[in-house]
Amino acid sequence: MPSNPHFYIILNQVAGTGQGAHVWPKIKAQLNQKKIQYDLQLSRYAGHTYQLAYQFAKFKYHDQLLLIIGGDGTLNQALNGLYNAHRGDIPIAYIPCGSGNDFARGVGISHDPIKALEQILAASTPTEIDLGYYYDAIKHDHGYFVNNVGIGFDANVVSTTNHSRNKYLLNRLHLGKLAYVSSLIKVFMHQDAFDVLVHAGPNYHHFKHGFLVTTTNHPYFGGGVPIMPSATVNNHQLDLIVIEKLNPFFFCYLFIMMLCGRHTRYRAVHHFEGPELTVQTRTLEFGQMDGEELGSRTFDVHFSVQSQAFWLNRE
Ligand SMILES: Nc1ncnc2c1ncn2[C@@H]1O[C@H](COP(=O)(O)OP(=O)(O)OP(=O)(O)O)[C@@H](O)[C@H]1O
Repeated sequence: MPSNPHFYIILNQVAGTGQGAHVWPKIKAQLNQKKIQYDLQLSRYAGHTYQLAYQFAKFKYHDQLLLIIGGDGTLNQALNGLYNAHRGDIPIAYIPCGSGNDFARGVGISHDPIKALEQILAASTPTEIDLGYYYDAIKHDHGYFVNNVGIGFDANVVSTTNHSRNKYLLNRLHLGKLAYVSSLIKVFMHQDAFDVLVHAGPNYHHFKHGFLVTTTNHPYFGGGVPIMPSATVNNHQLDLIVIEKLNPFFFCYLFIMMLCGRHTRYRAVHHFEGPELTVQTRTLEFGQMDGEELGSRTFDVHFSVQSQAFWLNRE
């Protein structure tokens, strides 16, 4: 980090149901106190962060450092903006203020915005961290992800919650997690098992009763649930978890085990690891990437690992 950094800040005020707006005055006060220069850009609509990051990469990078303030979705959009401008080499500074903050949890960025800022300012050189990349051969779309890409159950929960009438009300009452719990139950009742073909290393694995199929860059999804406790952003590998459809009782039991990170030893849970992985489905299934909806579709997705530099002095 230069001794007198000049930040180009992209702030998502609505991240974390308004946490973005809440934390900004505290960060601003710190920046002013430390006499650190910055330009502030507000993300004004869904998808705006992508455009701001793209423009930054094209026109502004030479004299400013990119600082993202928002949740996982905001960070995801910023990264995709940089990469689509062919400037994946630009280091990112990140202060989390989303609802889930799984990336921050996974890499050791403090949830306290002032401490996260200190971690950034204390970094003498950028740290390389793994990043996932997916390419879908059916839709020919692609993208970079910091957390995970989910097909099936978790993606259906994200979609159901986003479209639930209760979400807005519960969020306003700071009971957003309740919206997820109610979707979790609803989706469990309605999500059918589906056919999944996994290609990992030299082998193919066929599952007739796939239910949750998640490729992850680090241990967490869904706001701190350790879907794969051994995953790390430092090994240039992605982890793929396939959980088969279970009866409701065992599912509840497995879910509790999952909250403690002890689910991976059960027969219904399959784990693959590698720098490249492929997942194919035949039926229409929901997809999510870093909590952003990919829609309901069939998948033929190839995953690989990239590296991304972050200004970060890890906790
Ligand atoms: N001004 C805005 N108005 C409405 N939506 C916005 C605006 N700016 C960004 N967004 C959208 O807000 C969404 C949520 O952002 P983000 O994922 O960062 O927060 P979050 O969901 O609370 O956090 P997390 O993903 O960590 O749980 C993103 O899809 C983004 O496109």
